[in-house]
Amino acid sequence: MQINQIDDQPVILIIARFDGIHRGHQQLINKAKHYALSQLELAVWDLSSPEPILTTVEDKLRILAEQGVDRYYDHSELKPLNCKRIVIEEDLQQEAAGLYDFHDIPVTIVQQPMFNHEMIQRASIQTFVEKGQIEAAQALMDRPFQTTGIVVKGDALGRKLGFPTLNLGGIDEYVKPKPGVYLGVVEVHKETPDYYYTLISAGYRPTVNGETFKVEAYLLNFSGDLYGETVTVSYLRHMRDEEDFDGLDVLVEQMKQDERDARAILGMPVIS
Ligand SMILES: Cc1cc2nc3c(=O)[nH]c(=O)nc-3n(C[C@H](O)[C@H](O)[C@H](O)COP(=O)(O)O)c2cc1C
Ligand SMILES: Nc1ncnc2c1ncn2[C@@H]1O[C@H](COP(=O)(O)OP(=O)(O)O)[C@@H](O)[C@H]1O
Repeated sequence: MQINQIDDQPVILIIARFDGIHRGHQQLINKAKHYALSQLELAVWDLSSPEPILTTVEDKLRILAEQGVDRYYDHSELKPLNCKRIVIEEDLQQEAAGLYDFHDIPVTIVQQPMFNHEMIQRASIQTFVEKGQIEAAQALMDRPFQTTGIVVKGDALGRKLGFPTLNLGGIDEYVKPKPGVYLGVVEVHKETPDYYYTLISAGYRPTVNGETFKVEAYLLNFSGDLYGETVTVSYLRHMRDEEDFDGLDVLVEQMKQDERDARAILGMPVIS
């Protein structure tokens, strides 16, 4: 993927706010592909500047590349490109025309698709994530809500409780899911990535008087050291809300129940 590359290469330029890459973006990319003759490259111009974010730039570039995009531009003001056609979301036309002169360039306007009678928008996806409706967010995006971070040290309590949990660092800029326990998948980044089913605890850990929002993952069927590794945590299913338990024993009993519930959902053998 070329980033902010200015040259003579003929391109089809897709203009949208690329955050929480969702079905609407896929629709734009698919439309653009109709026009993409062999010598044309697919470029996206990202007008998003939301905070907090659903997708980091690294995740965004990876997903867009997987979808066949060759070039990514993040300038608010774009320098002249050898642009053969513009493919743009209906409601961004005015804003984009104020930033880029596409006078003589043919424009394809794409209407945003609806889902369950509602417009597919990043704001709706954010609301679903914040309400813990992680499955609904996934339905709009056509992929799970996920956060990528680095495994950092926590309070070393997890191991003592019998539930070692990797702590995800560097995730402050992401939308925060509703505090609770989720079933998901952890991808450990490397040339051939490893994937594990996982229980995710996202929240403030009131039982141990936690203060800051943390995302921790207890991997099912794993033992080993993951400190310093880059991991992507994908949220698949909301299991329950976070609770303020009366002591660690009650918390541990509930964690055991969470693991039984997760294994039952996944059809995995129960470990006593
Ligand atoms: C499956 C699971 C469920 C959890 N549920 C709660 C909860 O409901 N309330 C809470 O305060 N902490 C909950 N936690 C977080 C624990 O308090 C936390 O993992 C423990 O304090 C260890 O922290 P450490 O990894 O920083 O050592 C949960 C953790 C896991 C893995
Ligand atoms: N099943 C597992 N799930 C998550 N982390 C594990 C697991 N087994 C071993 N680990 C390792 O243990 C660490 C978490 O241990 P924990 O006692 O919770 O300490 P801390 O919270 O201080 O990091 C993880 O960062 C990882 O390196």
